[in-house]
Amino acid sequence: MHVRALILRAPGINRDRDAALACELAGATPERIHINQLAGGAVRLADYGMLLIPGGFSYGDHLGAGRLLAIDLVHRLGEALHRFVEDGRPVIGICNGFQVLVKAGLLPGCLAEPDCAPAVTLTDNASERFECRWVTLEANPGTRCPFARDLTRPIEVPVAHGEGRIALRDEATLALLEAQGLIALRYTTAIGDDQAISYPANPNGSVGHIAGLCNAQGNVLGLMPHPENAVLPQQHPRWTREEARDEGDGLLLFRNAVRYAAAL
Ligand SMILES: NC(=O)CC[C@H](N)C(=O)O
Repeated sequence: MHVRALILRAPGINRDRDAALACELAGATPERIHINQLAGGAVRLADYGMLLIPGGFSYGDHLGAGRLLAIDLVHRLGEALHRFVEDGRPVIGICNGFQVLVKAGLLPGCLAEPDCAPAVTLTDNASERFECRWVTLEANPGTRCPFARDLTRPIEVPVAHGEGRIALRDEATLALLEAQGLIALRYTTAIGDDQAISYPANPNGSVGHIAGLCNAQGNVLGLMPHPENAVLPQQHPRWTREEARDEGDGLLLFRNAVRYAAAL
């Protein structure tokens, strides 16, 4: 089935065109849709095969990055969104979009706790600065997210964020995330570097070097890095100095997600 991808727009979201290009190169038909078009009923989420919440500075990062857009989404579109997720359709939140999914309680989800209190959050980088650099990511082989799991090699993608550090309520949460396969992606050292990982390979100080999480169903993925900005060979910082590539590494993730959505 052909995949229509809804790229969510909202005040302060600024990587929607990049996300649209990535979806298009991956074989989907992207449509950039403002949250008000969905809330007003002019467009229905249910008519799409996948949802992308792009990066940016939604609502100026007020009250914490992603917080206000999360509240807006839950209040105006909560039901449609929950149905979309329950249907198993892919939802990808990138950077600010990841922050939105976490603050909305969609990621990592309930962790099977009786009170379902959020045990995971994203907060200020350990460096206390905005981090804008290229990093290397690897999939957690035990993740429940099929489009992350199918990344069979480390990939190079950029990050650009101030609040990307994953913090957990306690150590038991890390064990739970691991045991339930909710850790999708991790920062790793540069390809060919066998040093132990630390800053800046882990750009924000995330516990367990976590770069991306998924839900228990595996169809909702959030990640801090920007795979949509690593889809063309020329986007790589060393593209003139290294052997020519056919495409950027980030495209793998989009292709996996589009293929998954097409098979539903
Ligand atoms: N590139 C982004 O999406 C940035 C997210 C958010 N505004 C932050 O600084 O953490």
